[in-house]
Amino acid sequence: IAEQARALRDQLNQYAYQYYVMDQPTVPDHLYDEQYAKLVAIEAAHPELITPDSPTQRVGGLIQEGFQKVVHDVPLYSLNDVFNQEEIIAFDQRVKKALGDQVTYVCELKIDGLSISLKYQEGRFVQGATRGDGTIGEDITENLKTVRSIPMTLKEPLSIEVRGECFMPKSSFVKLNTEREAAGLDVFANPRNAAAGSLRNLDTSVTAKRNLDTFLYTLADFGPLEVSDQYTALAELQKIGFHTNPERRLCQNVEEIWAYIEEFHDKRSNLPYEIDGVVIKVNDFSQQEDLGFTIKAPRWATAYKFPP
Ligand SMILES: COc1nc2nc(N)nc(N)c2nc1C
Repeated sequence: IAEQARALRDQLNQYAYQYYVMDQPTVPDHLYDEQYAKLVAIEAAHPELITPDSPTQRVGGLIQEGFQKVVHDVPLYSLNDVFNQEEIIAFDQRVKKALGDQVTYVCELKIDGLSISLKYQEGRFVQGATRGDGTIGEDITENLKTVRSIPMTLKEPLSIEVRGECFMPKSSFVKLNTEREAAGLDVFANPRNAAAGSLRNLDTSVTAKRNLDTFLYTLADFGPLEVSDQYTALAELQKIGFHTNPERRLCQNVEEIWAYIEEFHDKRSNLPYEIDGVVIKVNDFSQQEDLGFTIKAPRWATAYKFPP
């Protein structure tokens, strides 16, 4: 029976990886539901077989008194913003003045959500925290366990720390506000506020019902991973179990960066999540190290913000 539970757990977690991380559902919902019901029945009869990474634990139910503070081993820095093409040209010139002309950039969408940091030990999710002031955040581990796209176990037994964004898809935001309005409750102003309110809720069963999602984009502590650039790091993050944003693109120069910005300025209203800009990064990690940081932000990245 323990073998049956483990087999069902692994199968259901693989379905979830395909659905939430690879955005490629492999089984119809009813088949997932049937196997899920079998696991619920086994765990009800044999609670000692319940494991932290069982899909049945995603529904939350813990009521917390408050959130502990977490000191980030690696501070979560912020980005310098730019607002037009001239400033991007200036960014590119500063970078090339320091590194020479052989620089490739990677462009990523800037998701309008909540920054989170996730820690894993030997492949197991051990702690999740908000950005806070960049040095001290709030421990929201229990809430993050209910976010389906956050893996409880990685595909490899890695001890790493990753950073990214937790957000509420537009469709979930509309559904939630419709329900709240019908219930005479205050509505959320925007998906970012809804995500923040859902994640930092002391009742994790509330978080579990809010259909939050994630896009991870930074390896803060690589552990044993040998990755030399950002574009490869994003592929690696996906391979080991994290949801990454598929719209990333390598750009050789300002023209390609600006083309990406214009493309997603036009596509913005049709994306299933809100974005407030584009993040441009020097792709190569050794070049990032050469450029380093100012007091608060990397010299090797900038955030282009769309006009309001
Ligand atoms: C390198 O540091 C960062 N990278 C980022 N990348 C994306 N896609 N979105 C962000 N919001 C973001 N924020 C920071 C501080």
